[in-house]
Amino acid sequence: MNTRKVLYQFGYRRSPDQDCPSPVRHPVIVVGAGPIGLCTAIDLAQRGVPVVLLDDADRIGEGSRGICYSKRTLEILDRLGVAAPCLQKGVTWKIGKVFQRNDLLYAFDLLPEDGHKMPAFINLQQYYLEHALVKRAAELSNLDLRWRNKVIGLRRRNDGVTLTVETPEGAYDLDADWVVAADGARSAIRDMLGLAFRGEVFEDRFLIADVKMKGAFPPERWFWFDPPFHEGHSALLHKQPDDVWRIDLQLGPEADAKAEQSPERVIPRLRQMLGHEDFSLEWVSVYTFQCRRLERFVHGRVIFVGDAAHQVSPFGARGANSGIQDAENLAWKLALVMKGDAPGSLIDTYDLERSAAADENIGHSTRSTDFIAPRSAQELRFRDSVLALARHAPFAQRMVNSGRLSTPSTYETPLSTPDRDQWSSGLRPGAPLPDAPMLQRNGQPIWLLEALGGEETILHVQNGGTVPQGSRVLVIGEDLRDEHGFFMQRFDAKPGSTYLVRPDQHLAARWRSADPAAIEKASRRLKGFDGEHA
Ligand SMILES: O=C(O)CCc1cccc(O)c1
Repeated sequence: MNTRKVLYQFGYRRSPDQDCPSPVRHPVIVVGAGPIGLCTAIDLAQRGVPVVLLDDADRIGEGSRGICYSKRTLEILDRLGVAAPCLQKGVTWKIGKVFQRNDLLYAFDLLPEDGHKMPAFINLQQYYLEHALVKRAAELSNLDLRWRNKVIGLRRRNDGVTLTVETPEGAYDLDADWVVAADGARSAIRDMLGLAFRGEVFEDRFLIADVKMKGAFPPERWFWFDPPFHEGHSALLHKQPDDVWRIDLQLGPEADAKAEQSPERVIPRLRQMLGHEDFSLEWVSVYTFQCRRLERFVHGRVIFVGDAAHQVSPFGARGANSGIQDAENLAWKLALVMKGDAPGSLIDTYDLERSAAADENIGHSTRSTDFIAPRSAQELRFRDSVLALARHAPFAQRMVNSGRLSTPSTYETPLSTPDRDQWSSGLRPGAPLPDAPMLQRNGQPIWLLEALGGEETILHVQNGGTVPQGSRVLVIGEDLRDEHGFFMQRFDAKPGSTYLVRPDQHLAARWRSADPAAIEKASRRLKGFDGEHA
Protein backbone atom coordinates (compact mmCIF):
# COMPACT_ATOMS: atom_id res chain seq x y z
CA MET A 1 0.00 0.00 0.00
CA ASN A 2 2.86 2.35 0.72
CA THR A 3 4.73 1.51 -2.45
CA ARG A 4 4.14 4.74 -4.26
CA LYS A 5 2.39 4.58 -7.60
CA VAL A 6 4.36 6.61 -10.18
CA LEU A 7 2.00 9.13 -11.71
CA TYR A 8 4.32 11.18 -13.87
CA GLN A 9 7.72 9.98 -15.06
CA PHE A 10 10.34 12.35 -16.47
CA GLY A 11 13.55 11.49 -18.25
CA TYR A 12 17.12 12.12 -17.22
CA ARG A 13 18.91 14.11 -19.90
CA ARG A 14 22.63 14.73 -20.09
CA SER A 15 23.43 18.41 -19.75
CA PRO A 16 26.21 20.01 -21.84
CA ASP A 17 27.58 21.19 -18.45
CA GLN A 18 28.60 17.59 -17.78
CA ASP A 19 31.03 17.72 -20.70
CA CYS A 20 32.78 20.93 -19.70
CA PRO A 21 36.33 20.63 -18.36
CA SER A 22 35.65 23.10 -15.52
CA PRO A 23 32.44 23.77 -13.58
CA VAL A 24 29.93 25.93 -15.46
CA ARG A 25 28.75 28.91 -13.45
CA HIS A 26 25.02 29.67 -13.11
CA PRO A 27 23.36 32.67 -11.46
CA VAL A 28 20.96 30.55 -9.36
CA ILE A 29 20.69 26.84 -8.69
CA VAL A 30 17.54 25.67 -6.89
CA VAL A 31 17.82 22.26 -5.22
CA GLY A 32 14.58 20.27 -4.99
CA ALA A 33 11.75 20.21 -7.55
CA GLY A 34 8.88 19.91 -5.08
CA PRO A 35 6.23 22.65 -5.08
CA ILE A 36 8.44 25.17 -3.26
CA GLY A 37 11.52 24.64 -5.44
CA LEU A 38 9.39 24.75 -8.59
CA CYS A 39 7.64 27.97 -7.50
CA THR A 40 10.99 29.60 -6.65
CA ALA A 41 12.50 28.59 -9.98
CA ILE A 42 9.45 29.65 -12.02
CA ASP A 43 9.20 33.00 -10.24
CA LEU A 44 12.91 33.71 -10.82
CA ALA A 45 12.70 32.65 -14.45
CA GLN A 46 9.62 34.83 -15.00
CA ARG A 47 11.65 37.72 -13.60
CA GLY A 48 14.35 37.09 -16.21
CA VAL A 49 16.84 35.23 -14.00
CA PRO A 50 18.22 32.04 -15.60
CA VAL A 51 17.75 29.13 -13.20
CA VAL A 52 18.95 25.54 -12.96
CA LEU A 53 16.60 23.34 -10.92
CA LEU A 54 18.04 20.02 -9.69
CA ASP A 55 16.10 17.05 -8.35
CA ASP A 56 17.38 13.65 -7.29
CA ALA A 57 14.22 11.86 -8.49
CA ASP A 58 12.70 11.62 -11.97
CA ARG A 59 9.07 11.18 -11.12
CA ILE A 60 6.08 12.49 -9.24
CA GLY A 61 4.54 9.79 -7.10
CA GLU A 62 1.33 9.32 -5.24
CA GLY A 63 1.54 9.97 -1.56
CA SER A 64 0.16 11.45 1.54
CA ARG A 65 1.35 15.01 1.43
CA GLY A 66 0.02 18.56 1.17
CA ILE A 67 -3.57 18.91 0.06
CA CYS A 68 -4.92 22.35 1.10
CA TYR A 69 -3.93 25.47 -0.84
CA SER A 70 -5.02 28.83 0.53
CA LYS A 71 -6.32 31.91 -1.21
CA ARG A 72 -2.98 33.74 -1.01
CA THR A 73 -1.15 30.71 -2.37
CA LEU A 74 -3.60 30.53 -5.27
CA GLU A 75 -3.00 34.22 -5.98
CA ILE A 76 0.74 33.50 -6.16
CA LEU A 77 0.15 30.43 -8.34
CA ASP A 78 -1.96 32.61 -10.61
CA ARG A 79 0.95 34.99 -11.13
CA LEU A 80 3.12 31.95 -11.87
CA GLY A 81 0.62 30.75 -14.49
CA VAL A 82 -0.66 27.58 -12.81
CA ALA A 83 -3.76 28.57 -10.82
CA ALA A 84 -6.20 27.75 -13.64
CA PRO A 85 -5.46 23.99 -13.87
CA CYS A 86 -5.34 23.76 -10.07
CA LEU A 87 -8.74 25.46 -9.70
CA GLN A 88 -10.20 23.34 -12.45
CA LYS A 89 -9.12 20.09 -10.83
CA GLY A 90 -9.27 21.08 -7.15
CA VAL A 91 -12.15 20.91 -4.70
CA THR A 92 -13.10 24.45 -3.66
CA TRP A 93 -14.17 24.92 -0.06
CA LYS A 94 -14.57 27.57 2.59
CA ILE A 95 -16.76 26.06 5.33
CA GLY A 96 -15.36 24.29 8.36
CA LYS A 97 -17.39 22.39 10.93
CA VAL A 98 -16.24 21.42 14.40
CA PHE A 99 -17.94 18.56 16.23
CA GLN A 100 -17.68 17.16 19.72
CA ARG A 101 -18.96 13.62 19.96
CA ASN A 102 -21.82 13.66 17.43
CA ASP A 103 -22.77 17.30 18.02
CA LEU A 104 -21.94 20.26 15.84
CA LEU A 105 -20.19 22.81 18.09
CA TYR A 106 -19.97 25.52 15.44
CA ALA A 107 -19.29 26.18 11.77
CA PHE A 108 -17.05 28.83 10.22
CA ASP A 109 -16.81 30.48 6.82
CA LEU A 110 -13.28 31.37 5.74
CA LEU A 111 -14.38 33.81 3.02
CA PRO A 112 -17.82 35.25 3.68
CA GLU A 113 -17.49 38.17 1.21
CA ASP A 114 -17.60 38.44 -2.60
CA GLY A 115 -15.18 40.22 -4.88
CA HIS A 116 -12.15 37.91 -4.78
CA LYS A 117 -10.81 36.02 -7.77
CA MET A 118 -9.57 33.13 -5.62
CA PRO A 119 -11.56 30.98 -3.23
CA ALA A 120 -10.66 30.58 0.44
CA PHE A 121 -9.11 27.17 -0.21
CA ILE A 122 -8.84 24.36 -2.69
CA ASN A 123 -7.96 20.78 -1.90
CA LEU A 124 -5.75 19.13 -4.47
CA GLN A 125 -3.38 16.21 -4.28
CA GLN A 126 0.16 17.54 -4.26
CA TYR A 127 1.05 15.52 -7.36
CA TYR A 128 -1.43 17.50 -9.45
CA LEU A 129 0.08 20.79 -8.26
CA GLU A 130 3.59 19.50 -8.95
CA HIS A 131 2.59 18.34 -12.40
CA ALA A 132 1.08 21.73 -13.27
CA LEU A 133 4.27 23.42 -12.06
CA VAL A 134 6.52 21.08 -14.04
CA LYS A 135 4.48 21.82 -17.17
CA ARG A 136 4.81 25.55 -16.53
CA ALA A 137 8.56 25.19 -15.91
CA ALA A 138 8.92 23.49 -19.30
CA GLU A 139 7.47 26.59 -20.98
CA LEU A 140 10.25 28.81 -19.63
CA SER A 141 13.37 28.74 -21.81
CA ASN A 142 15.58 30.13 -19.01
CA LEU A 143 14.59 27.37 -16.57
CA ASP A 144 16.67 24.20 -16.89
CA LEU A 145 15.08 21.37 -14.88
CA ARG A 146 17.46 18.43 -14.43
CA TRP A 147 16.00 15.16 -13.11
CA ARG A 148 18.18 12.55 -11.40
CA ASN A 149 20.68 15.22 -10.47
CA LYS A 150 21.42 14.64 -6.82
CA VAL A 151 23.54 17.13 -4.89
CA ILE A 152 26.17 15.15 -2.98
CA GLY A 153 28.67 17.88 -2.15
CA LEU A 154 28.70 21.59 -1.40
CA ARG A 155 31.60 24.01 -1.03
CA ARG A 156 30.99 27.61 -0.09
CA ARG A 157 33.04 30.44 -1.53
CA ASN A 158 32.81 34.17 -0.77
CA ASP A 159 31.06 34.90 -4.04
CA GLY A 160 29.15 31.68 -4.55
CA VAL A 161 28.87 27.96 -4.08
CA THR A 162 30.22 24.87 -5.84
CA LEU A 163 27.91 21.86 -5.91
CA THR A 164 28.87 18.31 -6.73
CA VAL A 165 26.02 16.61 -8.52
CA GLU A 166 25.58 12.87 -9.01
CA THR A 167 23.80 11.60 -12.12
CA PRO A 168 23.25 8.16 -13.70
CA GLU A 169 26.30 8.99 -15.85
CA GLY A 170 28.60 10.05 -13.04
CA ALA A 171 29.22 13.15 -10.96
CA TYR A 172 29.98 16.68 -12.13
CA ASP A 173 30.55 20.06 -10.49
CA LEU A 174 28.51 23.23 -10.94
CA ASP A 175 29.19 26.75 -9.69
CA ALA A 176 26.39 29.04 -8.60
CA ASP A 177 26.21 32.66 -7.49
CA TRP A 178 23.29 31.63 -5.27
CA VAL A 179 21.86 28.30 -4.15
CA VAL A 180 18.27 27.98 -2.97
CA ALA A 181 17.77 24.88 -0.81
CA ALA A 182 14.22 23.66 -1.36
CA ASP A 183 15.07 20.06 -0.62
CA GLY A 184 12.41 19.47 2.00
CA ALA A 185 12.18 18.37 5.60
CA ARG A 186 15.15 16.02 5.29
CA SER A 187 17.26 18.63 3.49
CA ALA A 188 20.65 17.24 2.46
CA ILE A 189 21.92 20.80 1.96
CA ARG A 190 21.04 21.58 5.58
CA ASP A 191 23.04 18.54 6.69
CA MET A 192 25.98 19.48 4.46
CA LEU A 193 26.14 22.86 6.21
CA GLY A 194 25.76 21.19 9.62
CA LEU A 195 22.71 23.28 10.50
CA ALA A 196 20.27 22.23 13.21
CA PHE A 197 16.63 23.06 13.88
CA ARG A 198 15.33 24.54 17.08
CA GLY A 199 11.78 23.85 18.24
CA GLU A 200 9.56 21.05 19.40
CA VAL A 201 8.97 17.45 18.41
CA PHE A 202 5.49 16.14 19.26
CA GLU A 203 5.04 12.57 20.40
CA ASP A 204 1.42 11.97 19.44
CA ARG A 205 1.02 9.74 16.41
CA PHE A 206 -1.57 10.34 13.70
CA LEU A 207 -2.88 7.96 11.08
CA ILE A 208 -3.25 9.56 7.68
CA ALA A 209 -5.34 7.77 5.09
CA ASP A 210 -6.37 8.74 1.56
CA VAL A 211 -9.52 6.76 0.90
CA LYS A 212 -11.30 6.35 -2.43
CA MET A 213 -15.08 6.20 -2.11
CA LYS A 214 -18.31 7.79 -3.23
CA GLY A 215 -18.74 9.88 -0.08
CA ALA A 216 -21.89 11.73 0.85
CA PHE A 217 -20.00 14.41 2.80
CA PRO A 218 -20.02 17.97 1.45
CA PRO A 219 -16.80 19.71 0.33
CA GLU A 220 -16.11 21.10 3.81
CA ARG A 221 -13.46 20.63 6.49
CA TRP A 222 -14.90 18.50 9.28
CA PHE A 223 -13.07 18.14 12.56
CA TRP A 224 -14.20 16.00 15.51
CA PHE A 225 -13.12 16.03 19.13
CA ASP A 226 -13.77 12.68 20.78
CA PRO A 227 -16.13 11.28 18.11
CA PRO A 228 -18.12 8.10 18.89
CA PHE A 229 -16.29 6.33 16.05
CA HIS A 230 -12.85 7.13 17.53
CA GLU A 231 -13.37 7.72 21.23
CA GLY A 232 -10.96 9.86 23.21
CA HIS A 233 -9.16 11.10 20.09
CA SER A 234 -9.62 13.56 17.24
CA ALA A 235 -10.46 13.09 13.57
CA LEU A 236 -10.26 15.29 10.47
CA LEU A 237 -11.89 14.85 7.07
CA HIS A 238 -11.21 16.64 3.76
CA LYS A 239 -12.54 16.02 0.27
CA GLN A 240 -10.02 15.79 -2.58
CA PRO A 241 -10.59 15.39 -6.33
CA ASP A 242 -11.20 11.95 -7.91
CA ASP A 243 -13.45 10.80 -5.02
CA VAL A 244 -10.47 10.66 -2.68
CA TRP A 245 -10.93 11.65 0.96
CA ARG A 246 -8.17 12.62 3.35
CA ILE A 247 -8.72 11.26 6.86
CA ASP A 248 -6.42 12.07 9.78
CA LEU A 249 -7.00 10.08 12.98
CA GLN A 250 -5.17 10.82 16.21
CA LEU A 251 -3.71 7.61 17.65
CA GLY A 252 -1.87 8.78 20.78
CA PRO A 253 1.83 8.63 21.63
CA GLU A 254 1.91 4.91 22.36
CA ALA A 255 0.63 3.76 18.95
CA ASP A 256 2.79 1.28 17.06
CA ALA A 257 3.47 3.09 13.77
CA LYS A 258 4.15 -0.05 11.75
CA ALA A 259 1.20 -2.09 13.03
CA GLU A 260 -1.21 0.83 12.66
CA GLN A 261 -0.53 1.04 8.92
CA SER A 262 -1.59 -2.52 8.24
CA PRO A 263 -4.97 -2.92 6.48
CA GLU A 264 -6.12 -5.16 9.35
CA ARG A 265 -5.90 -2.16 11.67
CA VAL A 266 -6.78 0.63 9.25
CA ILE A 267 -9.90 -0.82 7.64
CA PRO A 268 -11.82 -1.42 10.89
CA ARG A 269 -11.02 2.13 12.05
CA LEU A 270 -12.33 3.58 8.78
CA ARG A 271 -15.36 1.27 8.75
CA GLN A 272 -16.19 2.54 12.22
CA MET A 273 -15.92 6.14 11.01
CA LEU A 274 -17.68 5.81 7.66
CA GLY A 275 -20.28 3.22 8.61
CA HIS A 276 -19.43 1.01 5.61
CA GLU A 277 -16.55 -0.74 3.93
CA ASP A 278 -17.22 0.44 0.42
CA PHE A 279 -13.85 2.16 -0.02
CA SER A 280 -10.33 1.41 -1.13
CA LEU A 281 -7.11 2.70 0.40
CA GLU A 282 -5.01 4.97 -1.80
CA TRP A 283 -2.36 5.78 0.76
CA VAL A 284 -1.79 5.12 4.44
CA SER A 285 0.89 6.39 6.75
CA VAL A 286 1.49 7.12 10.41
CA TYR A 287 3.22 10.34 11.29
CA THR A 288 4.46 12.44 14.16
CA PHE A 289 5.41 16.03 13.58
CA GLN A 290 7.69 18.87 14.53
CA CYS A 291 7.20 22.59 15.00
CA ARG A 292 10.68 23.98 14.48
CA ARG A 293 12.91 26.06 12.27
CA LEU A 294 16.44 26.98 11.36
CA GLU A 295 17.78 29.89 13.36
CA ARG A 296 18.59 31.68 10.09
CA PHE A 297 17.35 31.01 6.57
CA VAL A 298 20.21 32.78 4.79
CA HIS A 299 23.73 31.34 5.10
CA GLY A 300 25.95 33.39 2.84
CA ARG A 301 24.99 32.42 -0.70
CA VAL A 302 22.81 29.48 0.41
CA ILE A 303 19.18 30.30 1.16
CA PHE A 304 16.65 27.90 2.70
CA VAL A 305 12.95 27.84 1.77
CA GLY A 306 9.93 25.72 2.74
CA ASP A 307 10.31 22.58 4.86
CA ALA A 308 14.09 22.75 4.53
CA ALA A 309 13.86 25.95 6.64
CA HIS A 310 10.87 25.35 8.92
CA GLN A 311 8.35 22.66 9.80
CA VAL A 312 4.86 22.67 11.31
CA SER A 313 2.12 20.15 12.04
CA PRO A 314 -0.48 19.62 9.30
CA PHE A 315 -3.16 21.39 11.36
CA GLY A 316 -3.87 24.71 9.72
CA ALA A 317 -2.31 23.67 6.40
CA ARG A 318 0.59 26.02 7.01
CA GLY A 319 3.44 23.90 5.60
CA ALA A 320 3.11 24.10 1.82
CA ASN A 321 1.32 27.46 1.94
CA SER A 322 4.06 29.16 3.92
CA GLY A 323 6.70 27.53 1.70
CA ILE A 324 5.13 29.01 -1.43
CA GLN A 325 5.03 32.37 0.32
CA ASP A 326 8.77 31.98 1.09
CA ALA A 327 9.34 31.42 -2.63
CA GLU A 328 7.51 34.58 -3.61
CA ASN A 329 9.24 36.66 -0.93
CA LEU A 330 12.66 35.50 -2.06
CA ALA A 331 12.28 35.56 -5.85
CA TRP A 332 11.78 39.29 -6.38
CA LYS A 333 14.54 40.18 -3.94
CA LEU A 334 17.04 37.81 -5.50
CA ALA A 335 16.10 39.04 -8.99
CA LEU A 336 16.63 42.71 -8.05
CA VAL A 337 19.94 42.00 -6.29
CA MET A 338 21.24 39.93 -9.19
CA LYS A 339 20.37 42.64 -11.70
CA GLY A 340 22.16 45.22 -9.55
CA ASP A 341 18.89 47.07 -8.84
CA ALA A 342 19.05 46.51 -5.07
CA PRO A 343 21.81 46.08 -2.48
CA GLY A 344 22.81 42.56 -1.41
CA SER A 345 21.44 43.30 2.05
CA LEU A 346 17.89 43.08 0.61
CA ILE A 347 18.35 39.30 0.92
CA ASP A 348 18.64 39.73 4.71
CA THR A 349 15.05 40.96 4.71
CA TYR A 350 13.99 37.57 3.30
CA ASP A 351 15.45 36.08 6.46
CA LEU A 352 13.81 38.73 8.65
CA GLU A 353 10.35 38.63 7.06
CA ARG A 354 10.07 34.90 6.50
CA SER A 355 11.56 33.82 9.81
CA ALA A 356 8.94 36.05 11.52
CA ALA A 357 6.29 34.36 9.33
CA ALA A 358 7.70 30.96 10.34
CA ASP A 359 7.44 31.93 14.02
CA GLU A 360 3.82 32.96 13.47
CA ASN A 361 3.07 29.64 11.76
CA ILE A 362 4.93 27.62 14.37
CA GLY A 363 3.06 29.45 17.14
CA HIS A 364 -0.34 28.70 15.56
CA SER A 365 0.63 25.14 14.80
CA THR A 366 1.94 24.49 18.33
CA ARG A 367 -1.16 25.95 19.98
CA SER A 368 -3.46 23.92 17.70
CA THR A 369 -1.52 20.75 18.37
CA ASP A 370 -1.58 21.34 22.12
CA PHE A 371 -5.36 21.79 21.97
CA ILE A 372 -5.96 18.79 19.70
CA ALA A 373 -3.53 16.47 21.50
CA PRO A 374 -3.06 17.82 25.05
CA ARG A 375 0.27 16.79 26.55
CA SER A 376 -0.57 17.17 30.25
CA ALA A 377 -3.56 16.66 32.56
CA GLN A 378 -3.80 20.44 32.91
CA GLU A 379 -3.92 21.00 29.13
CA LEU A 380 -6.57 18.29 28.87
CA ARG A 381 -8.70 19.91 31.60
CA PHE A 382 -8.43 23.29 29.87
CA ARG A 383 -9.34 21.77 26.50
CA ASP A 384 -12.36 19.89 27.85
CA SER A 385 -13.62 22.95 29.76
CA VAL A 386 -13.41 25.08 26.61
CA LEU A 387 -15.29 22.43 24.61
CA ALA A 388 -17.99 22.17 27.29
CA LEU A 389 -18.41 25.94 27.37
CA ALA A 390 -18.43 26.23 23.57
CA ARG A 391 -21.58 24.12 23.40
CA HIS A 392 -23.56 27.02 24.87
CA ALA A 393 -21.40 30.15 24.82
CA PRO A 394 -20.39 31.52 21.42
CA PHE A 395 -17.44 33.45 22.93
CA ALA A 396 -15.84 30.13 23.94
CA GLN A 397 -16.06 28.89 20.34
CA ARG A 398 -13.25 31.29 19.48
CA MET A 399 -11.07 29.48 22.03
CA VAL A 400 -11.63 26.08 20.42
CA ASN A 401 -8.54 25.38 18.35
CA SER A 402 -8.91 22.62 15.78
CA GLY A 403 -6.25 24.27 13.56
CA ARG A 404 -6.12 27.93 12.52
CA LEU A 405 -6.04 27.79 8.75
CA SER A 406 -3.20 29.41 6.86
CA THR A 407 -3.30 33.15 6.25
CA PRO A 408 -0.45 35.24 4.85
CA SER A 409 1.74 37.25 7.22
CA THR A 410 1.84 41.02 7.50
CA TYR A 411 5.52 41.92 7.56
CA GLU A 412 6.92 44.17 10.28
CA THR A 413 9.80 45.21 8.11
CA PRO A 414 12.28 47.99 7.43
CA LEU A 415 11.08 47.82 3.80
CA SER A 416 7.75 49.45 4.83
CA THR A 417 7.30 53.18 5.24
CA PRO A 418 5.25 53.88 8.39
CA ASP A 419 1.91 55.65 7.85
CA ARG A 420 1.84 59.39 8.44
CA ASP A 421 -1.88 59.77 7.54
CA GLN A 422 -5.04 58.31 9.09
CA TRP A 423 -6.43 55.06 7.63
CA SER A 424 -9.31 52.95 8.81
CA SER A 425 -9.39 49.69 6.82
CA GLY A 426 -7.64 46.54 8.06
CA LEU A 427 -4.92 47.03 5.44
CA ARG A 428 -1.55 48.26 6.73
CA PRO A 429 2.02 48.53 5.45
CA GLY A 430 3.58 45.09 5.14
CA ALA A 431 0.21 43.38 4.51
CA PRO A 432 -0.70 41.49 1.34
CA LEU A 433 -3.11 43.52 -0.77
CA PRO A 434 -6.74 42.43 -0.92
CA ASP A 435 -8.02 41.63 -4.39
CA ALA A 436 -10.87 43.53 -6.07
CA PRO A 437 -12.79 43.18 -9.34
CA MET A 438 -11.90 46.05 -11.70
CA LEU A 439 -12.57 47.15 -15.28
CA GLN A 440 -9.80 47.98 -17.71
CA ARG A 441 -9.83 51.03 -20.01
CA ASN A 442 -11.40 48.88 -22.73
CA GLY A 443 -14.21 47.83 -20.38
CA GLN A 444 -12.90 44.30 -19.98
CA PRO A 445 -12.92 42.92 -16.42
CA ILE A 446 -9.64 42.28 -14.67
CA TRP A 447 -8.77 41.45 -11.07
CA LEU A 448 -6.63 43.97 -9.23
CA LEU A 449 -3.94 41.40 -8.38
CA GLU A 450 -3.80 40.29 -12.02
CA ALA A 451 -3.28 43.90 -13.08
CA LEU A 452 -0.51 44.33 -10.50
CA GLY A 453 1.41 41.20 -11.51
CA GLY A 454 4.89 41.00 -10.04
CA GLU A 455 6.24 44.51 -10.50
CA GLU A 456 6.62 47.38 -8.07
CA THR A 457 3.57 49.57 -8.79
CA ILE A 458 2.05 52.85 -7.68
CA LEU A 459 -1.74 52.75 -7.37
CA HIS A 460 -3.17 56.25 -7.44
CA VAL A 461 -6.83 57.18 -7.05
CA GLN A 462 -7.67 59.82 -9.63
CA ASN A 463 -8.48 63.26 -8.17
CA GLY A 464 -7.92 65.58 -11.13
CA GLY A 465 -4.47 66.52 -9.78
CA THR A 466 -1.00 65.52 -10.92
CA VAL A 467 -0.48 61.80 -11.33
CA PRO A 468 2.64 60.61 -9.47
CA GLN A 469 5.64 59.38 -11.42
CA GLY A 470 7.19 55.96 -11.03
CA SER A 471 8.38 53.02 -13.09
CA ARG A 472 4.79 51.74 -13.12
CA VAL A 473 1.67 53.69 -12.20
CA LEU A 474 -1.95 52.49 -12.37
CA VAL A 475 -4.56 55.19 -11.97
CA ILE A 476 -7.80 54.04 -10.35
CA GLY A 477 -10.55 55.72 -12.30
CA GLU A 478 -8.59 55.60 -15.59
CA ASP A 479 -6.43 52.49 -16.04
CA LEU A 480 -8.63 50.52 -13.67
CA ARG A 481 -12.21 51.33 -12.77
CA ASP A 482 -13.74 50.25 -9.47
CA GLU A 483 -17.33 49.74 -10.64
CA HIS A 484 -18.55 47.96 -7.53
CA GLY A 485 -16.61 49.97 -4.95
CA PHE A 486 -14.64 47.00 -3.58
CA PHE A 487 -11.32 48.78 -4.09
CA MET A 488 -12.40 52.00 -2.37
CA GLN A 489 -13.76 50.08 0.59
CA ARG A 490 -10.94 47.54 1.01
CA PHE A 491 -8.22 50.18 0.62
CA ASP A 492 -10.07 52.88 2.61
CA ALA A 493 -9.40 54.94 -0.52
CA LYS A 494 -10.39 58.55 -1.24
CA PRO A 495 -9.58 60.71 -4.27
CA GLY A 496 -5.82 61.28 -4.24
CA SER A 497 -5.00 58.20 -2.12
CA THR A 498 -1.75 56.66 -3.35
CA TYR A 499 -0.29 53.24 -2.58
CA LEU A 500 3.15 51.86 -3.25
CA VAL A 501 3.01 48.09 -3.86
CA ARG A 502 5.96 45.70 -3.56
CA PRO A 503 6.68 43.16 -6.32
CA ASP A 504 5.13 40.49 -4.06
CA GLN A 505 1.87 42.47 -3.86
CA HIS A 506 2.41 43.50 -0.22
CA LEU A 507 1.82 47.14 0.67
CA ALA A 508 5.04 49.17 1.10
CA ALA A 509 3.59 52.65 1.77
CA ARG A 510 0.49 54.81 1.34
CA TRP A 511 -0.45 58.46 1.44
CA ARG A 512 -3.67 60.46 1.35
CA SER A 513 -2.13 62.61 -1.35
CA ALA A 514 0.75 61.84 -3.66
CA ASP A 515 4.08 63.41 -2.68
CA PRO A 516 6.80 62.68 -5.31
CA ALA A 517 9.71 62.96 -2.85
CA ALA A 518 8.00 60.66 -0.33
CA ILE A 519 7.17 58.12 -3.05
CA GLU A 520 10.75 58.12 -4.32
CA LYS A 521 12.07 57.62 -0.78
CA ALA A 522 9.61 54.77 -0.09
CA SER A 523 10.48 53.13 -3.40
CA ARG A 524 14.19 53.12 -2.51
CA ARG A 525 13.31 51.88 0.95
CA LEU A 526 11.27 48.91 -0.32
CA LYS A 527 14.32 47.83 -2.32
CA GLY A 528 16.51 47.95 0.78
CA PHE A 529 18.41 51.17 -0.08
CA ASP A 530 17.24 53.01 2.99
CA GLY A 531 17.32 52.61 6.76
CA GLU A 532 19.27 49.98 8.61
CA HIS A 533 19.36 47.61 5.62
CA ALA A 534 20.97 50.09 3.23
O1 LIG B 1 -7.38 21.02 7.81
C1 LIG B 1 -6.25 21.13 8.25
O2 LIG B 1 -6.02 21.74 9.31
C2 LIG B 1 -5.07 20.55 7.52
C3 LIG B 1 -5.39 19.43 6.57
C4 LIG B 1 -4.19 18.63 6.19
C5 LIG B 1 -3.16 19.21 5.47
C6 LIG B 1 -2.04 18.43 5.13
C7 LIG B 1 -1.97 17.10 5.49
C8 LIG B 1 -3.03 16.55 6.19
O3 LIG B 1 -2.96 15.25 6.51
C9 LIG B 1 -4.14 17.31 6.53
